[in-house]
Amino acid sequence: MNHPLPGVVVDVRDLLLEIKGRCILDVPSLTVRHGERVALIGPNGAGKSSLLKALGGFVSASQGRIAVLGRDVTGVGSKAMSAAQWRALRAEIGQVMQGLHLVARLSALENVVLGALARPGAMPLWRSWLRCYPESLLREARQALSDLGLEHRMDTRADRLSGGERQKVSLARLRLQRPKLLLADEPTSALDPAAAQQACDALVALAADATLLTVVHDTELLPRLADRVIGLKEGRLVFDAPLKTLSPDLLKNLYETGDPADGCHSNPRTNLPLALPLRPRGFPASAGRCTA
Ligand SMILES: Nc1ncnc2c1ncn2[C@@H]1O[C@H](COP(=O)(O)OP(=O)(O)OP(=O)(O)O)[C@@H](O)[C@H]1O
Repeated sequence: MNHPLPGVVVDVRDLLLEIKGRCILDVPSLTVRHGERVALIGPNGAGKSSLLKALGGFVSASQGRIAVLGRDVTGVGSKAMSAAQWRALRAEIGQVMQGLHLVARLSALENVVLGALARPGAMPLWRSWLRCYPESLLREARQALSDLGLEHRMDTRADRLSGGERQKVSLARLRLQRPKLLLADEPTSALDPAAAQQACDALVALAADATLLTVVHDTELLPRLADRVIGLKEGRLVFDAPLKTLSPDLLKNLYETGDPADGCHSNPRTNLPLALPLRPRGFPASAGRCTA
């Protein structure tokens, strides 16, 4: 995109994302401005992770346009951006995704230091090959881990950490990366309640001079994480509201599972079957499914 709107970090127009013949996302318009803290909420299968993946340039849109930090990320692998441009963009996007992407054989501390590779000039690549890290970055990484209560696990290999500890390491790594946009997919899913609150505060602090989009399942964490909340259901935005206007009814409607018999419907724009929320427990897997 040649002329990004000033202050606009995410600009989505007429996005359709289809996977295996199903319409996973249908977003006519979504704009996120610099400094906003946005939570994506909705039932399982609503398309929250898919939206974050599309913004991160990890899945291609079938139609429409996605601009992130002024660059067109609509077509992954398309010629819109060179490999070098993708690398530069990804350095500006901090991701806490469900896979976490830690280097298994490296210690927690080293994984955090590697976040600095994304910052131009902070650490030459050869230092990571030789595992010879600048003392200033090691200090910063130790502090980031300590602030998340992981001072006793710094030297532990990533693959020997618990799920919650790995989640904290990936958050600490963002502090060394200093991204302009943070995309966090359930960043507290493996954390106990106290640690979840600590992680939310850490994320918001990281996003002080950035923009934050977080997938949130525990709606009690919303006040800590967001000032704007977007509800997604069956791949569509059902509301986009300031946190302070969120009502229990709005949340109830969002998470309510409709009558499965009504569930077999398609997107009126595309006629593709919609990705439906998970069936209630015990409901036959095939029931309510759509066929193309
Ligand atoms: N690689 C894939 N292949 C087929 N279907 C997929 C794929 N990835 C996602 N989907 C489908 O897309 C829909 C949206 O999935 P997504 O993971 O984005 O939902 P979500 O809102 O993040 O769910 P959850 O809260 O359970 O993590 C689901 O119906 C899912 O089955």
